[in-house]
Amino acid sequence: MATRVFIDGEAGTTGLQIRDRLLTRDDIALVQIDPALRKDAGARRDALAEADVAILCLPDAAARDAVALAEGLPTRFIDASTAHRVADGWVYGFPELSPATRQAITGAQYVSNPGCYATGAIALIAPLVAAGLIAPDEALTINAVSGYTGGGKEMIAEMEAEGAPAHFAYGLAQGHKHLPEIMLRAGLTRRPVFAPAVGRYAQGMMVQLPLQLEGRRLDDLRAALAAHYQGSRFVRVVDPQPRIVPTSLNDTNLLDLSVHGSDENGCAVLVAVLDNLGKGASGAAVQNLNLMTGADEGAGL
Ligand SMILES: NC(=O)C1=CN([C@@H]2O[C@H](COP(=O)(O)OP(=O)(O)OC[C@H]3O[C@@H](n4cnc5c(N)ncnc54)[C@H](OP(=O)(O)O)[C@@H]3O)[C@@H](O)[C@H]2O)C=CC1
Ligand SMILES: CC(=O)N[C@@H](CCC(=O)OP(=O)(O)O)C(=O)O
Repeated sequence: MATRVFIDGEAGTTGLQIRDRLLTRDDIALVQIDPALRKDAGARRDALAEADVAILCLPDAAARDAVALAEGLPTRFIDASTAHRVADGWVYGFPELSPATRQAITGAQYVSNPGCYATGAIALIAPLVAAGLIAPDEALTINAVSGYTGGGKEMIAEMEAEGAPAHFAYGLAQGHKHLPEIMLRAGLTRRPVFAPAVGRYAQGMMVQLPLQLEGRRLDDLRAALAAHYQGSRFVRVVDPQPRIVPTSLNDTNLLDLSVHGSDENGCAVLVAVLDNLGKGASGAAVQNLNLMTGADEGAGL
């Protein structure tokens, strides 16, 4: 029997992309809600009750409401919002983090999808902390740029309007919502400095981690990442390139990691590239759905 999936927030940026990835699958049946009733608690409760799996593509408060609406039901959840990424009782939906994480996703009732920037940052930092190549209290800086779809419908309208800026930095007050999950999931005890930016292009993301090498060697960093992601279907450790383009993995569920720099000069920059709507959101949600339902992990991706 097909798995019944309700995408709560289906009309939004993330929801629409998930729908596109599931529409043609015969192992999935989408639970539909009258668009006029998409914010009606009763209609949403009925849809949540009918679904085997609900994928929440909502603002944080609405995501919390959806979970409360389904209290007592066996419905399984994948939450794309920030609401549950460091919450007890929720599995962090980054299967490449560890075999135990992948296993936990498979059987979980509550899975929280990682943040888009967090996906790139954690992918670079977590294996290096585990390998002893980054100390948990090392002073780290993370720089990043995202396409404007990362800000949802509101930012899309703003950045597609005449006179929008070509590029802007934001979140510099160091309160970005992805920092708690980056620290917890990468095993950091010291808060990194995080400097995100948005470019006037729709989708695609680059996350950079500059490092003073202080005795570490580029090959050791590269080898630790390669060992961690060996056999991974979606996370690749790739050779350094003279130019890195954040849109290069658009419409894929891939995440490319590369190590750049100079042993001689003692400086490195580690780079992650992903589609903020792919491995950063909708692709990751579908990958988690596949793991939760026993489908091929790459189905629809
Ligand atoms: N965009 C991205 O790159 C990523 C987004 N996310 C997360 O996914 C979630 C959705 O983001 P995104 O798709 O970008 O946002 P959008 O603003 O594009 O879409 C949000 C959708 O939720 C609907 N909605 C709002 N409140 C309610 C409610 N109370 N009940 C039902 N539906 C409601 C909106 O309705 P309406 O159509 O009326 O506005 C809209 O369709 C967020 O939590 C975000 O953090 C995660 C990773 C990346
Ligand atoms: C460009 C932009 O505004 N990006 C968002 C992050 C993306 C998002 O809201 O969703 P996730 O937290 O699930 O990744 C922000 O910085 O708040």
